[in-house]
Amino acid sequence: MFHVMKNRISLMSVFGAIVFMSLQVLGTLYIPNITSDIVNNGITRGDTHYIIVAGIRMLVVSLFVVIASFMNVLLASQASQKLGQNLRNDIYRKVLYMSNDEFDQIGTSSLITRTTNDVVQIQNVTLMMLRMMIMAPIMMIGASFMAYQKNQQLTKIFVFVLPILIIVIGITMYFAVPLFKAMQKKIDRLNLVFREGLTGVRVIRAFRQDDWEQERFDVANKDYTHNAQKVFSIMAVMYPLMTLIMSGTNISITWFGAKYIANQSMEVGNLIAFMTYAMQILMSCMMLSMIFVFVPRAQASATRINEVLKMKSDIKEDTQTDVLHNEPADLQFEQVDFGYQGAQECAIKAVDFHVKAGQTLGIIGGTGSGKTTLVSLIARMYDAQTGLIKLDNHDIRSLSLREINDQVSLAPQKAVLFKGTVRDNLKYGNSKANDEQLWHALEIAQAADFIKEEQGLDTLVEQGGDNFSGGQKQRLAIARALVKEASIYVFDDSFSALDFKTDSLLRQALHNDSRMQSKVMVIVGQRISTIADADVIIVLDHGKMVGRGTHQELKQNNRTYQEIIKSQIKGETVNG
Ligand SMILES: Nc1ncnc2c1ncn2[C@@H]1O[C@H](COP(=O)(O)OP(=O)(O)OP(=O)(O)O)[C@@H](O)[C@H]1O
Repeated sequence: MFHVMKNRISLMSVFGAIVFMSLQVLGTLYIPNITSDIVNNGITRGDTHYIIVAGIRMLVVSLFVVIASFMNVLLASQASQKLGQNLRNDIYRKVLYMSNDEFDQIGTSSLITRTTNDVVQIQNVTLMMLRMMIMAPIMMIGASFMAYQKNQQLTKIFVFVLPILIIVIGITMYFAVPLFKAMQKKIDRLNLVFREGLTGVRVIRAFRQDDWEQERFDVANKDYTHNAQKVFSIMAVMYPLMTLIMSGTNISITWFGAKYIANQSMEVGNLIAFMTYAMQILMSCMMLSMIFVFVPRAQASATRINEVLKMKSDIKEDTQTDVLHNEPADLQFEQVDFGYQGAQECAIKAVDFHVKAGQTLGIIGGTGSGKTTLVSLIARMYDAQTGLIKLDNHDIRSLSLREINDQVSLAPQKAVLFKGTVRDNLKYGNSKANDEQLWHALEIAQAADFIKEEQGLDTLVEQGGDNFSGGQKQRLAIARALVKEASIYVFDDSFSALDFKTDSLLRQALHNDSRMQSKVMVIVGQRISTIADADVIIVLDHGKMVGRGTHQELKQNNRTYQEIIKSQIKGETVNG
């Protein structure tokens, strides 16, 4: 757990918390001594003055304990809260730069649990450590020493009590710790089902799967609850047992102590103080047992957080990266193969093309034929296993990821919008863009009209862009991609939610725009009309590039392309 704390926890606060905690322990250990003093030298002798002076001493020490305890809590919570804040920041920063492969490995729901619940576990245990973990052993040793000072014979009771206590704590830990560790995974599962339910609520209702989904959630929920119930049942047995042991110890001390008082080998005040020290020793044991139970859970959380923080991306950057001098850049694929991790087959195979600045590449193929995979490789979200991808004649692996990000502007298949205004969303691509540039991009993307009908660039965008239709969201995502100053513009099936007319107007506007004349455009489409004007079209079938050429060439020579045309003409006839 310490590796997640390293460089993230404020050492000043930790140091301060430990100092005040030590002062608190010293004061706490001193108070029973004063009590015994009052009883032995004040009450027994009827010396009121002695009682008052000792009483004032006790009050001062108590006040000192209260202040030390307050400072300890303050500094310990400061340290743990700051640690949580730093951890959340670091995980979020890491997530922002994660490759797609890394995302696939952990999963969004688990990432959310790790950033929230797991961090809270670490925070809680840090607070606990700074409050109790160091206090308990000091208190135990100090109280044992003081108790021994008061009566050596009575300390023998602990020879019997402590082993019993250790056995009880050991048994509890044996059963509780694995259950505590399992808790985080169960929360992950619960979050996953809940998240899927939330995002897919419309689909669930449309397919009348609410009962099935409810049952799925119930199963995950019950699983988590059962686990938590089991843990707390174990704890529920442990606490009364501890109380029983404490009461037994008290009775034994009173029994033997009374005998020592009767034969005058012990003073009454010393017995009272001894009992307090005995309780302090047992309380320290209880504190330690709690720590032993909670630390493994936090340890499991720390491992999960560390998994994220230490994740090494497969996408490696060279220490010495090339710089692109020419802008705009050509795009070239040379016999590129790529397969996802763990997949038996390649998602794309032998893809080979060259598009020059100012040209448009069209990509067509059935669902699952590898279109999105291909465009992901352009932005270096994954690395090709064989072959070469070149940007302006440089292997993209020799460029910095920043340079690639700067050069490639992507409108993804699933339009993602963020909560804010239309202006905020469009400026994601270029924070320096002025309103005129934003409106120009909206015009090209055929989004200006419906935005004008609202509050223009100040129109609010709800979370996930929920206040826009699918087609409107796509047009806004296209506009955002156009606002960015890049040299390669990738539209991954971005026109699919547009009607034929809007699709055609948008492509025309793109074609006529003077800025786009010198850029490379990559248009992925399912409809022939979307890609027909492209300078180079590649046809994908089950990941394999089965054709390359212009619309006319492919129409004449390529069977797959001809079949796509035929199926679409048939579709149009049937539809209308
Ligand atoms: N993250 C992933 N992990 C493993 N396999 C994947 C992943 N993404 C896609 N695939 C697989 O790779 C193949 C190509 O998928 P891809 O998304 O590139 O197809 P596509 O042509 O864009 O499909 P569509 O038109 O339906 O969006 C499919 O068989 C798919 O199952």
